[in-house]
Amino acid sequence: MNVVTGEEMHQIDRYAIEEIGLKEELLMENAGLAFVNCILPLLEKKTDRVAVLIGVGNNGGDGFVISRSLLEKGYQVDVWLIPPLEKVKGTAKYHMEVFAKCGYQILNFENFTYEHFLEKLTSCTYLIDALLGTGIRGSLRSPYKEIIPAVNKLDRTVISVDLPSGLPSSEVCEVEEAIKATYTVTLQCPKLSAFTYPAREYYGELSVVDIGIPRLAINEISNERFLWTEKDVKRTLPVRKPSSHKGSHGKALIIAGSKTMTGAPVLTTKACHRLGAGLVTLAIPDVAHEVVASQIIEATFHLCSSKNGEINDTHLSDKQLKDRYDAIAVGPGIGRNNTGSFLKTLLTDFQKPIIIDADGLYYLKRYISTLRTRGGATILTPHSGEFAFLINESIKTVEENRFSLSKQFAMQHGVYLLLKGPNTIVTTPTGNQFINPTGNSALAKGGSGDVLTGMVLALVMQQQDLQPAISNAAFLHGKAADILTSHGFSPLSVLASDLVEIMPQVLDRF
Ligand SMILES: NC(=O)C1=CN([C@@H]2O[C@H](COP(=O)(O)OP(=O)(O)OC[C@H]3O[C@@H](n4cnc5c(N)ncnc54)[C@H](O)[C@@H]3O)[C@@H](O)[C@H]2O)[C@@H](O)CC1
Ligand SMILES: [K+]
Repeated sequence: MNVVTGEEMHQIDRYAIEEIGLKEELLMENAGLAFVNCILPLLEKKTDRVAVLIGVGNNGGDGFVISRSLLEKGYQVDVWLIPPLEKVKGTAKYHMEVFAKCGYQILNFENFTYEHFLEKLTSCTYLIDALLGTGIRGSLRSPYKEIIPAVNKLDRTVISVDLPSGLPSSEVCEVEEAIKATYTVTLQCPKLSAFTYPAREYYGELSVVDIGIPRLAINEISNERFLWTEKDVKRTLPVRKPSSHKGSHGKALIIAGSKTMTGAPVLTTKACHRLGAGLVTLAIPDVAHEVVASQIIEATFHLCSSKNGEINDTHLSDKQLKDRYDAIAVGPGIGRNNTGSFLKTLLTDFQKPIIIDADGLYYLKRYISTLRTRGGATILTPHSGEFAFLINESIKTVEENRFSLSKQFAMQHGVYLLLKGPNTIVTTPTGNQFINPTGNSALAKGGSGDVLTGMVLALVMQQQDLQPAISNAAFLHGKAADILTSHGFSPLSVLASDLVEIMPQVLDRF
């Protein structure tokens, strides 16, 4: 599913109308009807009053179709037009006239005192927000500037059309004032702000409805940002052949752990096994072997020499790097006290996929110029702090520009970048971006990243195409957290090891 900015959505609409010949009136009719179909299960009783708040643009035009459709179905609807009648133009005006010709009444905000308007809204159970859509520019102006915070104070169920009024639809972090929706029904394509924070928090529960814009129009304008959905996972997750053997599912090497960080290698290794890796070798510093080995029975071990309790030299021969492993993950719990020069050797000598996480990313900064010339694919899995360190920016800057900065970095260095966070983004070396919809705050905990690294490693070895492998790992990782929190676990108490334990049930759903 394509994710677009408001500007891209306007161009898509234009393409559908001007190049394909669909009428804007028809698209607006489709939008209003699709919206109503989507919200009907939410409206409990026909006696509950609904107020539809209609703004000056086409979002308001949708509001007229919605109002007409609800009235035709027998709902009690107050239809509030906020701008003066004569300000409504074009297709919105057409649908306003159709609405009026059906014999329905429009309440004009202009003709009421502000107190009376609010009083009437208070008598409604549901408020439908068709004030502003993707056409908003700059800070809110009157009367929206006053109406929007007042609506938020009413504490009603608010359902926004396309996006909560006042929100930008692009990658913008700051929100001055916007409707705090309970639900948002987005038209045709999710808008980018639905995956940036704090904007996401204004959307409430998000649904997407098809309004009949042809795929061609969407792909012609914006074909680089997608939501990775459950359907995509089901379509792309590898299926094990009955005739397969352990060698068919990949021979993984995990380079992880140190004397003081013995949990990370355990989590990464177990997660890698749980996602179907055929064989896993864990390379750890000799000083950590005894503790780690006592917790893992499925892997084999490769001992590295240590200094300061951390890996100093992996002692992996050229031949081992050339022939023995199908992919490597390096970084969880390796510490930062040595030179990390072994990472440079891996990057130049290993010609297959390498996943770099955690402290591996710390060392990577020293050798970042080697990425462009690597023989195999490189997959980096930073959180905002690690990414900020890699690109010499503040965490705030990263969080405000997650999409643009990841794209820039992935294309510049020719890597797959999995930027963790709410709505993890996977960016390919060509700059395509895939947004992960699963996961919750339970994942904001030490160890959950180590689990993800093991999952990415396992799937990368079992799928030809790397992007689906990486996106599937992020999806299943988030899904594990979602299943736990919907089955009695508080987000506070989910452990990284719980994610590994529940993986059989997660996979069972796919
Ligand atoms: N064009 C199309 O083909 C379709 C558009 N649709 C709807 O149309 C919407 C976009 O329509 P528009 O482009 O008319 O945009 P809006 O409905 O967001 O309205 C924009 C208008 O609001 C006013 N405005 C802008 N910024 C403001 C601010 N900061 N404070 C106060 N007023 C402000 C201006 O008068 C501007 O012209 C979408 O969100 C969607 O709901 C749907 O009907 C489906 C089809
Ligand atoms: K809206």
